[in-house]
Amino acid sequence: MSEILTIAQMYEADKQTIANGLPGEVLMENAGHAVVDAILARFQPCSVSVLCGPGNNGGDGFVVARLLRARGWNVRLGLMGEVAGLGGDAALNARKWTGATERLSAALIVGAELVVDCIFGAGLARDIEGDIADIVHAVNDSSAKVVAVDMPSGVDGMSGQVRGVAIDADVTVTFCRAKPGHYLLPGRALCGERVVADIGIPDAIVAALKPDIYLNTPRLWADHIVWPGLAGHKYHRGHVLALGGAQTTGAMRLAARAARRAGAGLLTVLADPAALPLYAQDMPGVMVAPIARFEDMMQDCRHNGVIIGPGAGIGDDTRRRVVHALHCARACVLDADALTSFAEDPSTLFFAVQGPTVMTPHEGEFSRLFADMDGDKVTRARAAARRSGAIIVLKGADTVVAAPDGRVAINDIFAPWLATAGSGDVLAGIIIGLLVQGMPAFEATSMAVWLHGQAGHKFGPGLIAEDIPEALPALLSDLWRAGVAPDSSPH
Ligand SMILES: NC(=O)C1=CN([C@@H]2O[C@H](COP(=O)(O)OP(=O)(O)OC[C@H]3O[C@@H](n4cnc5c(N)ncnc54)[C@H](OP(=O)(O)O)[C@@H]3O)[C@@H](O)[C@H]2O)[C@@H](O)CC1
Ligand SMILES: [K+]
Repeated sequence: MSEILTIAQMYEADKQTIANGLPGEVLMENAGHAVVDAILARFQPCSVSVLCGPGNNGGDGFVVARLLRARGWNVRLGLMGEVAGLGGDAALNARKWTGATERLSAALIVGAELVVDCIFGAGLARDIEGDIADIVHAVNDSSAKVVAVDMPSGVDGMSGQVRGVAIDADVTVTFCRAKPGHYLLPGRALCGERVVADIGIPDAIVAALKPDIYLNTPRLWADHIVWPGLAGHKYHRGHVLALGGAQTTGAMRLAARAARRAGAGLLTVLADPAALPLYAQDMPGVMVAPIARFEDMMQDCRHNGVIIGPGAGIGDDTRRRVVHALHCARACVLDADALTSFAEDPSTLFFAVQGPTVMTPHEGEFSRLFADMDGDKVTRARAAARRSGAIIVLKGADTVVAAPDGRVAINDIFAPWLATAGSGDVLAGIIIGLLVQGMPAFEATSMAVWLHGQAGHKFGPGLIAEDIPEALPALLSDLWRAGVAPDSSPH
């Protein structure tokens, strides 16, 4: 299950499931059971405090408290507000709770070994303040383990942002499908271990909602990988034109190596004649040509992909070459200087986009091109993709890939080692390497981001950008051997 549901889709799925005949009471009971199963799998019987808010997240808490107490656990429960103020299934489960209902306060944390956070879930509507903020601080300052129900209270389910303060959980149990806030930072870090539990919402109801946000896993793109065929030759695997810098040559050398490791059949570096020996000596497998030949070479449609940006320099030359490459409607990857060169006039860039185009800004480059966009990372990347007509890779520890048609992939990998010079150049290279082999742009870009993340994660401490292309053969072999591609049989 790699779909991610928005909060609105989740409410809709609940509503339709109930309309289909599965009562809300059963959904809440199933949710409580799922949380208890997660607790039983991780913790021994201990003193538990269940913190309940005024909505259905609190209702889940009453179920959890009842089920744990039935197993002989020592359970205290605190409620924000009055039992009389609860409605619907939460009120029903409050009536089934036979223990004391205390006032929600920091006193509940004293002596608790486990805290179950059911203050706010999907319905968090504003910043947490006052007494509730004090309780959140008390939980975070205590040594108790914390299991959050649906979302850690205070984490916005859509953006992953903290609304005032937020619970820092060890485990978060959510229902049916994950929400963006489980994967976007800082929400991802505050969730701790994430568990997605089935509570009886049919897959068909989820599918009918047409989710278009996905977790970036091979399931999203493996069927689209273009593996070389038995009778294939290098021209079938694409020919990249890499527009290298005159002075800063390292960036494009890294990108070129990555493109070739990702499977591009041929790669020609075009650069200032004085710099060409540097490229040629470093990489015997690439061809080199003077940058003045770029427009000529673009007339040959076998040159089916262009990467421009790493080390390119900011200014008119770069702008002109980018616009030319885009007008030729070849696969284009635009990074770094190729993006910053349009900071004063982004609409010229967007207007030129024709073929499969990928832009890979970090937050600084993004805000130069899309200065007026705000909101969470998914919203911004999606809006930028729509406006530009390009696939947008909004980089970071929670990289988001967005397509102009609205599809979004969120990366979920622990690879802080990737924050190193040249790492972004390598990513841009992997993307063009996959694009020229004929993979569709959204899938190729998502796969490249995944490979890059996996390379960083597996290599671990000590990683430098040069290591990333060298990690690709093993990762690609694993994908190929796993048979995730339909015709990947080596026989
Ligand atoms: N059938 C289903 O739907 C199922 C749902 N399930 C569960 O329901 C949860 C969603 O329930 P929910 O919609 O009641 O929202 P919830 O998170 O409990 O909070 C709403 C309450 O909090 C209040 N409030 C909000 N922010 C606040 C703030 N900063 N400071 C103070 N108050 C604030 C808000 O007040 P209001 O804005 O109305 O004034 C309202 O009273 C979902 O996460 C899952 O756990 C499962 O049981 C599976 C079946
Ligand atoms: K919660």
